[in-house]
Amino acid sequence: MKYLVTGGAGYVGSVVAQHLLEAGHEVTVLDNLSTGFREGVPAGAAFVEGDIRDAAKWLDSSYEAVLHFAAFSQVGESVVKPEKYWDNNVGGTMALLAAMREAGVRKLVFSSTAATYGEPEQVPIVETAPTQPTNPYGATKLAVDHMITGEAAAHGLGAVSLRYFNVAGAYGAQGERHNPESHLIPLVLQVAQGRREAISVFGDDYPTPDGTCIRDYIHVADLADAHLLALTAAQPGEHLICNLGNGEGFSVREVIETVRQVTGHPIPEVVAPRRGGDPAVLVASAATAREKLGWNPTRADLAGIVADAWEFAQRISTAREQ
Ligand SMILES: NC(=O)c1ccc[n+]([C@@H]2O[C@H](COP(=O)([O-])OP(=O)(O)OC[C@H]3O[C@@H](n4cnc5c(N)ncnc54)[C@H](O)[C@@H]3O)[C@@H](O)[C@H]2O)c1
Ligand SMILES: O=c1ccn([C@@H]2O[C@H](COP(=O)(O)OP(=O)(O)O[C@H]3O[C@H](CO)[C@@H](O)[C@H](O)[C@H]3O)[C@@H](O)[C@H]2O)c(=O)[nH]1
Repeated sequence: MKYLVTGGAGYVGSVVAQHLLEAGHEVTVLDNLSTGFREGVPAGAAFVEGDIRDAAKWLDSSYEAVLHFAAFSQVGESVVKPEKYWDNNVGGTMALLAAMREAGVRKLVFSSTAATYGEPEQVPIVETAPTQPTNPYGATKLAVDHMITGEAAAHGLGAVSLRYFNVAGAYGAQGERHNPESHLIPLVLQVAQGRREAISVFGDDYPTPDGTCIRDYIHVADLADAHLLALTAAQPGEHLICNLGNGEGFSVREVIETVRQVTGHPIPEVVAPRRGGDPAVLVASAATAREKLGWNPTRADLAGIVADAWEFAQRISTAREQ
């Protein structure tokens, strides 16, 4: 089968593109390199440097489906520049859906997020929980989910939105390298590498046991497995929404401690003010993904996830020095 992967020069998209290639599929990556890297595109994938707003230029009926990763995704930045997020995430996806309709491509897998729920009333979070995003990033992703529901009902699109919790780890040559980096695990690893003096803990007065935010970390390769299953599960006219997480939460301090154990580095930490838009606790119920997709994550161990991310961070920093 032939697939269009938007955002396939980024972290998650590149890992999923790699999995599609390994499963024997043909892959075209469409990415404007706004936050991605040309060298992140897996060998064997065709690459188009372009914007999803212009997807109509490249989409045609030879594509079985689109896997849509392209977006801006930094919670903190979205609070200070909401217009940037509405424009790219919502405006861009609207253009992409129109291009798919025009080209007759009737299947979509979309990268949604735990940030659509906001501060949960109950954890683990189920897909029927209230959606009250606490930041513009989550609001744009929720708006796209609604847009997709309408597209499925009105025009027969078969769609799956995967609401990722906190993605981490690496797979082969592909890993996390946002620039600038804002995610916790890669930043703590930069401290371990001596590229940063200390990690800032954004708030230690949350209503959690150690006062720091709790998140559900999921290995990027487990996430990739879910995308391939979603391509099979998508049914014309239906929009399925599935959380993807391990159902176990780790506080910011527990993550830092795990990085100390994996890397053997002391990792100094400093308490900093809360970051705008951060919910205290995000932990998934992935029961729907297990039931409807047949998904079975196998890499839930946080130390293993951190070890894979560490190996990747060491490899790219060696490459950077050469
Ligand atoms: N990383 C996480 O923890 C996480 C969690 C939940 C959801 N998500 C979602 O998963 C997706 C991928 O996240 P990531 O961490 O890989 O981010 P990333 O920034 O590494 O990748 C996004 C890619 O999309 C490209 N892009 C952005 N706007 C584009 C446009 N208009 N046209 C073409 N290309 C464009 C960027 O250049 C980049 O390569 C995003 O949609 C994000 O919202 C990520
Ligand atoms: O230097 C840092 C960086 C982060 N944090 C905290 O660490 C936690 C995790 O932060 P981060 O790694 O930035 O991830 P999130 O803000 O939880 O967002 C990620 O996970 C969400 C789903 O849970 C996705 O929607 C987003 O796209 C993805 O970036 C949060 O409490 C942050 O406040 C720190 O304390 N110090």
